[in-house]
Amino acid sequence: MDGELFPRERTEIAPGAVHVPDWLGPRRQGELLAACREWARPPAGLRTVRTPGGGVMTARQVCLGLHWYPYGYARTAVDGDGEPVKPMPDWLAELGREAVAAAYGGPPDPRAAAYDIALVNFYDGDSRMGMHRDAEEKSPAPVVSLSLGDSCLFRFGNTDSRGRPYRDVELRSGDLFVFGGPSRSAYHGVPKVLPGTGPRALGLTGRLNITLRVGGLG
Ligand SMILES: O=C(O)CCC(=O)C(=O)O
Ligand SMILES: [Fe+2]
Repeated sequence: MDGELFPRERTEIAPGAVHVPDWLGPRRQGELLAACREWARPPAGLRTVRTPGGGVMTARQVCLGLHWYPYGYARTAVDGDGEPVKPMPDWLAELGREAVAAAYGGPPDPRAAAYDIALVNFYDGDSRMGMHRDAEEKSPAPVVSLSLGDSCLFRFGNTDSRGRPYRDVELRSGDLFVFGGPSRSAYHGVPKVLPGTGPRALGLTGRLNITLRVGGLG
């Protein structure tokens, strides 16, 4: 980022949990944002997610490949308009593979299962996401997270509880975060979005997060 006094460096936040700042350049961020805008459209577009306990998620969401809902996966937007979920594009699955290689080092593993699920979360200035685990997948493959637009505080915790110990990481537009191995089932969340911090040239008000997962769901 312009004006940075010290470059932000790749950091292992916990075993198997790696933050790679500025992984996506401005052009790829723009392309990903344009794709997100298409995916957000109906049918099976952006929706508000309600939890069984009566809660409402403040981040709105659209899914690709399989439709996540609290708490499972379906082939249709069962808690939305009921339409078939949009397919997971090959290029996005490939981006997931490249992201894992970038985070952990070394070339992509040709035997690794393909990323077949994407969740796109849209956060406005007041949105947040409570501490949770990504637990509806059967595959142990790492979760890949890409951020666009406004920065946020991302809280990465432990596998036992929603509480401490955790580490807070600022995720900015273009940043990659991968969590796998011993951190695959760690609690994590977004306590805060930092409005107005995104790159102006991207043209996004708010924050988008794209998480890529391998379902292993057959
Ligand atoms: O927005 C983020 O950075 C995290 C999203 C997330 O944890 C999820 O969709 O499961
Ligand atoms: Fe998550």
